[in-house]
Amino acid sequence: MELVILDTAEAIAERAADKIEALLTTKPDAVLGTATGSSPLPLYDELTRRCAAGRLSFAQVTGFMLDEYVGLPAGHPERYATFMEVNLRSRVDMRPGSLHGPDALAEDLQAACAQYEEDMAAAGYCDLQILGIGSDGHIGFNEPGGPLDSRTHVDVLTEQTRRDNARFFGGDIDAVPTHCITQGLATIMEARSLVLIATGEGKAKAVAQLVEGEVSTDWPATVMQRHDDALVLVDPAAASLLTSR
Ligand SMILES: N[C@@H]1[C@@H](O)[C@H](O)[C@@H](COP(=O)(O)O)O[C@@H]1O
Repeated sequence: MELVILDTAEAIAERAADKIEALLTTKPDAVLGTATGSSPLPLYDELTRRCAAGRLSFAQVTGFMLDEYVGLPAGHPERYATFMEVNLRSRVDMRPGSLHGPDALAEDLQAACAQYEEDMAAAGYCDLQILGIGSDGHIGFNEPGGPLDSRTHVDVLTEQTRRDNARFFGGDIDAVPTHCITQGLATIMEARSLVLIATGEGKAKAVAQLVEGEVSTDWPATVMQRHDDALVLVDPAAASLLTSR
């Protein structure tokens, strides 16, 4: 795992965008794993700029989202499908319908999970997976305690995650869904490259565990230590609890 500490969110976005640009230059029809949350937003801005400038194209890219809330109706502004459409798909030259997510509106959620895993497998999984990290160490929505070899599944959001995400729901924790569908940790680990972005003090503990802790279900992101092409991009605040800087 490679850790890079950069001064600003913009510098982090540029570094992550460089990696994606290099991938799309060699493989224009790459499979890209996308993440929601505020951490990757500067990266999506940077990718939009580079696309507008003709430096890269998503015309042949297939995307797979990490996760989706269960219980939000189609078109809800906080659905991750909406988030990805607004913040990336519609801003670049990515074809409508080429960015996939798990069907959290399905009646049979187990079948929807199996279908999503099958679709990702059929696409050869991701060439590059973008990741954020929860303050409790989750990646995707793989909450602490879940098995490290999980595949796409329904997960239950922790109180901490719902509290963290309440800011997107008018500060009302009760408005935050309790369940989600997420790629499993083993699904995420199938990606040929992982790029995780973490900024701000609120991520410092999770980043310290990710980089310096034992691999453990208590801090799901630690599974990334077993990946041979994982890049962790953090700002000084997110790096502030690392002991061996
Ligand atoms: N499911 C998403 C994660 O994929 C994301 O990494 C996390 C952090 O979000 P933020 O970047 O806004 O802190 O939020 C949600 O829980």
